[in-house]
Amino acid sequence: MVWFKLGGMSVTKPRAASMYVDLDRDAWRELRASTPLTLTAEEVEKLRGLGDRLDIQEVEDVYLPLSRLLHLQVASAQSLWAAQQAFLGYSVRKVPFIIAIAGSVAVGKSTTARILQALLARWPDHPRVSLVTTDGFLYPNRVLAERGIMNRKGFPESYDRRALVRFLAELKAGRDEVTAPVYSHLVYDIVPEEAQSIRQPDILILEGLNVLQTGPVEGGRLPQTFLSDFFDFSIYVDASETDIRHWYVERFLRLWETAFRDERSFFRRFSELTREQAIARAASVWAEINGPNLAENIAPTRSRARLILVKGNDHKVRRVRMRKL
Ligand SMILES: Nc1ncnc2c1ncn2[C@@H]1O[C@H](COP(=O)(O)OP(=O)(O)O)[C@@H](O)[C@H]1O
Ligand SMILES: CC(C)(COP(=O)(O)O)[C@@H](O)C(=O)NCCC(=O)O
Repeated sequence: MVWFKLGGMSVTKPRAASMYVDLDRDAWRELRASTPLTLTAEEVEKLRGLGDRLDIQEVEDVYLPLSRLLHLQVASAQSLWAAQQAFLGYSVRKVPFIIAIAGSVAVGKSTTARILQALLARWPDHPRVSLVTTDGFLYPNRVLAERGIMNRKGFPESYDRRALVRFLAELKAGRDEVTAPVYSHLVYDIVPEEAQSIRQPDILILEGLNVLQTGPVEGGRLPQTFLSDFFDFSIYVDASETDIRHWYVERFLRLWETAFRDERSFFRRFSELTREQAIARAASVWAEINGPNLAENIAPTRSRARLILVKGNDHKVRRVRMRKL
């Protein structure tokens, strides 16, 4: 596009500098560099346990280079932290490196988080990798119902953001043990008698749709502390909405065939549906809740991530965008 003319010469408008290096799959795979990154048979077996449809080639091509990049980040953060402690004259205590994983419902955040947990634990200098999902910080159904927001699960107002900030602050402060509440997808509610105990991990992966959100404006002000103040690295798992909706419906159908039949399931009544009715039901939950939440509250946080994994319709990562600024 011609921006202006100068002495008969047309000057085109420069594109705004992108904050990301954009790599296609092949270029990303090349970044495995000289380190031979191969998985042992035992590790392949362990990873297969994460999902029968998980492609080991995908792990080798995409997630191993990512684990190498994260390892570099953790190692540098650990030595920087030790240098700062020495500067202050403090003895070195461990502080967990926090990786946040964001993205839509059903885009594959949990699967990505579990793959990275397994791969990062292979490195000898950070073997303890804990995984927490922000689901545990949803308000219980009783509170959501009292506030009239049962159909807003996953929206910013459905999370106890302060409890989540407190959890991260305690973890970074080096507490021996920090606990997180537990959410059950089966019961579709917080399980009051359960808690997840986290004991001084080297790395904590925090996975959830809200991790890069700033929190609601209260009294005309943004909160003073954002979750991202505690993050050392962040990843956004991205895909087209059409594909994500399809994965959501597929997952719903798998649950309709299995877990919905469990008598503890919140969705037990859905097990009576025919297959067509189950598909229609999943499509309407998407259209009314998860789709709007993606558009209004999740996708706008994508540009805050340090790295974006862009998936194709088969869950395979097509591009990787990495922040350079
Ligand atoms: N890398 C992958 N390869 C194959 N299937 C995947 C992959 N990641 C996710 N899936 C499938 O997509 C669906 C949604 O993934 P999940 O990790 O549960 O998403 P989220 O935690 O974002 O809601 C699941 O059915 C899961 O098995
Ligand atoms: C609990 C959730 C908000 C979290 O989603 P996740 O990060 O596990 O994909 C979501 O699974 C959910 O329940 N959404 C409300 C609409 C629905 O039933 O899908």
